Amino acid sequence: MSLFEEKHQFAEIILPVPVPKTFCYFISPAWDLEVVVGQRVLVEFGNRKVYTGIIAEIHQKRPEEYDPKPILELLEDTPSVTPDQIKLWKWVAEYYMCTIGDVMNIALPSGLKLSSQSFIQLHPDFSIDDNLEMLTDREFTFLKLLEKEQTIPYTNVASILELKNPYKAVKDLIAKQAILLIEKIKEKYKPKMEKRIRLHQSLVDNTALLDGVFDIIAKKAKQEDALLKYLSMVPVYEDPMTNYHGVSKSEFIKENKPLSASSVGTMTKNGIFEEFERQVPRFELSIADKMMPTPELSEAQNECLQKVVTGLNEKGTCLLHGVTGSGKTEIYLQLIQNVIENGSQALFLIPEIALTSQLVRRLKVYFGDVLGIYHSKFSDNERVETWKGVQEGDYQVIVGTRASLFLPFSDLELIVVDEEHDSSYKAQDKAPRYQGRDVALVLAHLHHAKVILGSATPSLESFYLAVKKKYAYAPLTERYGGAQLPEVKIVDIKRMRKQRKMKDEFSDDLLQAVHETTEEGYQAILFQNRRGYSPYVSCETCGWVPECPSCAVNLTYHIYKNELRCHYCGYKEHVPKTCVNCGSTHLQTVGVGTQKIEESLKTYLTDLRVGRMDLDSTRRKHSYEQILTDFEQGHLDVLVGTQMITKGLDFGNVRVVGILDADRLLHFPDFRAHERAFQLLTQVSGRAGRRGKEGTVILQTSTPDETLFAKVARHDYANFYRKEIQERQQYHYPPFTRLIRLTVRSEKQDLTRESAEWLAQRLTHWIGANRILGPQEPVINKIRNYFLSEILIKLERENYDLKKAKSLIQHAVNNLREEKPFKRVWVSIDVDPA
Ligand SMILES: Nc1ncnc2c1ncn2[C@@H]1O[C@H](COP(=O)(O)OP(=O)(O)OP(=O)(O)O)[C@@H](O)[C@H]1O
Ligand SMILES: [Zn+2]
Repeated sequence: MSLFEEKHQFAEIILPVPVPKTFCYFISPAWDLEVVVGQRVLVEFGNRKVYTGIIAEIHQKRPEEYDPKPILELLEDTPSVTPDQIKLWKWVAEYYMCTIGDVMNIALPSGLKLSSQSFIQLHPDFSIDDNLEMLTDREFTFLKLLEKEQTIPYTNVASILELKNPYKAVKDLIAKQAILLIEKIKEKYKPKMEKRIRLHQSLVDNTALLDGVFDIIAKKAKQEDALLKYLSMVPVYEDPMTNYHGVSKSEFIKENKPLSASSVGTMTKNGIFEEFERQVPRFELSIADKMMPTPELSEAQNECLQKVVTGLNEKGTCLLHGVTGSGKTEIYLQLIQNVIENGSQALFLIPEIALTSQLVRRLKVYFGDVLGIYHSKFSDNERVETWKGVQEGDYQVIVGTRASLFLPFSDLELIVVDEEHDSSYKAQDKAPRYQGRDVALVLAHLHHAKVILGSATPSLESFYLAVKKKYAYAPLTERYGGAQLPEVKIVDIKRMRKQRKMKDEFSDDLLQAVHETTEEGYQAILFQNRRGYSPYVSCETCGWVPECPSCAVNLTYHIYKNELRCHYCGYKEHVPKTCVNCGSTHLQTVGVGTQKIEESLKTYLTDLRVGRMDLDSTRRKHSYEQILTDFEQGHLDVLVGTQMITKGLDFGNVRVVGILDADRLLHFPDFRAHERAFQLLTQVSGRAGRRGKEGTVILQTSTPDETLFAKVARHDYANFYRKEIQERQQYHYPPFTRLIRLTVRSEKQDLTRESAEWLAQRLTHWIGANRILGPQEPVINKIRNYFLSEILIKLERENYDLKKAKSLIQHAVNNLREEKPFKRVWVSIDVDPA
């Protein structure tokens, strides 16, 4: 063995496949100096499939068990993914118990994942003219075209040859050694280019020449006009550098009517203008020229800002607890402004909401071109655009939903998590099922950045950590501009009904309030909740609802078996014949609510213009924006909506908010039901009486004595928290424990049941019976023909080896899949389920 034996390099590659590891590939020595962690590469995986992968690590340890395949291609010089991002991916994969490929899949816009496609090219040794006699006419024409085009995608061959199935023709040509099939990679991402014009550089370098141009075109009024217009837009005489970017050609022509494209064309031909292309961001900020300085803060805001700044310095994370309409956004703006001045980056996270555009419009005015946007509703090209903008330092501020946590930040200084309590920060449908708020903390840690969690109704978790002094705490207790928090009136609809003061879903109080405020030219919002459609039982006489004895959640009514069940521990009982509370026999099942609100409101208040915003009415793209704009501009008097209208809306003219049925929120079978109810009711109420106008909230309920409603009415977060945290502790729920939910799925109900039992048994054995709840069928126990069963694992938060527990869980799941009868069973894992 030579002393100088060459060390070969290998790369660990992340591939978008559901195998929980990275894969080792061989790096051709020719690339030794070019390979970098984070680069996109092309590799073969499995049965001749080609994938885009990301280099996670470069090393010299040749695997012993197998001979690694080579990397086929380096797809870029500068890596798309930073080492910090790879660290984040690894953390997410490990914590949320999924594969790193799962993380890559959601983190990397698919425009950066290449698709391989076969192309055809002429065989380099083949001469068409020398082989005329062996070619059919059709083949001849095809090859001539190929000669001209150089390559043709295989998928286009059929139409060129006018054959349904071109396979045989292609095979024949390959046999004749006339063509080659190659794998060529198609970049999906296409930058959007814009034609621009500017003065010819020679005229800028020597302004005497430019003066001469005026003499030349003196008699051509249109051209002279164009030149003057250009110089008024681009002050070349004052600052020759301004010519470099020029102006957009189409805008130049459009804005200077009756200037014609032809005179600009002539001037370009004559060397006065020159045309060039530039890549444009897909969301050019046309209002950038209307930029404003960030608004001056009120005294209360300033005080809060100081607390935040000190808090961030001390603890790194600060909970900004500001009542609705207090102007939290303005405080964020100040802090973000500082980040921009430092030349670093800031991330402004918002929940998955329909209202991004209202906020984005507000932010653009302050931050202009350095603001980038990232949203799940974006097209893939738009995502790639933002990705590259962050990478190249064009954007210093990103406003976006949880997916923007995965952008390639290089120098992040601040993350704002606005409406931090919002449940849409948690990804639910597919792996990785990550909680954006928590990932934000990890991302911040990687960058030594600070985090602000902002809300009028903080999540129990965050408030708990603030109480424990893990987070700094900055309260803001008054609304901006002297506005008062709205007055909340609790209306007993049970009594109203008896007194015949109800019209369908509306109490007379509500109808009257809506009527009065709209008469005066103000607006109203009516909220009908979407949650809580799972049926429950309630006593008509006293409003009692059966609850689980050990879980503090309501029991859900299962219609087929006529029984009540707890969805957390599996407790069940028969539907009682009489009310346990008052003995009444009038028990009703409260089922699916109707969405008739809009219709019936129109029958009682005939002249009102009513808009509706819910999942149905907003399914079409942009329709919610239309509804919101109509409302904002006063084309609607009343907006009826579901959860969608509760988040962050800032309408100046709304005075009345009606909550049609607050009860259902409480009776959702979820240990977070009360927390969610408090948050939702407070948020909805908070839409009333902003910007100095007094507001009223009519909260309709059949259990007016429910203490939670009183707390909402008093805007009393502190007491809500006190009671709720006690219950969490008592019943061992987060933040005192960690939950992991396993969902078992198969196409047969028996199989699901058996495999869930098997899994629960093993977990009981390994982790302890007291930590395992279930298996339990969810209310919706069949989704897309798969039967579901759930196991809930409750783990202590302290003095417990979480890593070990997770590895045991993973083991149990893997073992299950290895058992023959359970081959067709799938298990999904949700860590910290929402
Ligand atoms: N310093 C300020 N100068 C001018 N206007 C302000 C200032 N602070 C707040 N406002 C205005 O007051 C209103 C409420 O502020 P904002 O929307 O930021 O409240 P918020 O705390 O985010 O409320 P919510 O939690 O209800 O969404 C907005 O219209 C905002 O423009
Ligand atoms: Zn229970």
